[in-house]
Amino acid sequence: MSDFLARMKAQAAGDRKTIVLPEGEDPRTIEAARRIVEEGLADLVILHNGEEPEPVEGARMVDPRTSPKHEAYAQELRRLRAKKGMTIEQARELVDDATYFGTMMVKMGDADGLVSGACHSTANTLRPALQILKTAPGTKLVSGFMVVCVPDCEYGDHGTFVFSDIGLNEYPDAEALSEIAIASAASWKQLMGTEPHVAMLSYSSHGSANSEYVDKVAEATALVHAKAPGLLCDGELQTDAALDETVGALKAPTSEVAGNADVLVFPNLDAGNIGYKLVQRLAKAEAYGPLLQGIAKPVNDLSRGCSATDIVAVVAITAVQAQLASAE
Ligand SMILES: CC(C)(COP(=O)(O)OP(=O)(O)OC[C@H]1O[C@@H](n2cnc3c(N)ncnc32)[C@H](O)[C@@H]1OP(=O)(O)O)[C@@H](O)C(=O)NCCC(=O)NCCS
Ligand SMILES: CC(=O)OP(=O)(O)O
Repeated sequence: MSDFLARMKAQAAGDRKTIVLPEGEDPRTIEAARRIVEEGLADLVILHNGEEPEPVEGARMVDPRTSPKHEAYAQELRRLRAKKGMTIEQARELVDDATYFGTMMVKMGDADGLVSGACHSTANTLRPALQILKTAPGTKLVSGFMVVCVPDCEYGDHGTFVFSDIGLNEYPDAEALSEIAIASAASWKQLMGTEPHVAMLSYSSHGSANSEYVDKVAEATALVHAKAPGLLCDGELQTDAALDETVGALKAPTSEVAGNADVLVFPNLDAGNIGYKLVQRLAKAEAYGPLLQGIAKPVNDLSRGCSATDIVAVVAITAVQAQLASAE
């Protein structure tokens, strides 16, 4: 287990939060729930839409369709989405769905956070959160990051990185990319407690190639400098220049980030999603997320390729995010 995860688990156990898991039909979720209860990481509510799963001692099992909260959640959902033309009948039908019901639990303060995505696509997991919880104050864009912990690695912070956006925004323009970079830096600071070194990744380093794609990353970097002047952020940089001191000194000699990057901002979702999965599988790295940044309350996604161990980890991280949010 990485030092990062050990720290998250210890912190989660120190002040238990209530986390909702809407995928009671998924065996990995049930296995993870048993371990979470055993390790005392969170109080759990497990939702299911069909046959009741095997009970998990110490966790609450709820079928949204028969829950006494169903009507209140439907009424509130209709109120929240009235401008979008939602009727009470539509709201009742949506609240039958475990992901919508779980998101309403978080909205109404009946849970502190939600983790889902082991057997649902990212779009299905995140749409209710985007529609119901909305962005955090002062934020325009929600994006997704992965905490990646590479074993026996001298790069980043002893092999620990934030990769973003790996889950949500498909082809961000320069403005959106700058928001993703600033949010990723804040996520690093929140979870790691140290100053981030943000690399805006490209196939070019400091003008070694020319194209509209390179220009977009350079423009996003300039926007970050304008919006967050104290932040250590540089681009455009190739991944080898961002990570390795020798290559960084060669390709981007004036850069304060080259050779030291720990927050890797990818130019689009193709690159980010492919990149994290390569590192996770080929380097046998721990990869936790997609974790959401910029959302009003803690909701986090999983890859459908996750293990029970990954779910335990994301629940611990979600609980820590909930602690930090309640301390604000
Ligand atoms: C996340 C995603 C589902 C949202 O798209 P969508 O379902 O088409 O949603 P819409 O554009 O209709 O937006 C739904 C709501 O979310 C909001 N929203 C969408 N993306 C947002 C973002 N990045 N930040 C903040 N709000 C966002 C919209 O403003 C809208 O709010 P409203 O209904 O109150 O007006 C979409 O961006 C997506 O599919 N991304 C790729 C996910 C993926 O496949 N990832 C790969 C695996 S990790
Ligand atoms: C994050 C991600 O890629 O999710 P999935 O593997 O479920 O598509």
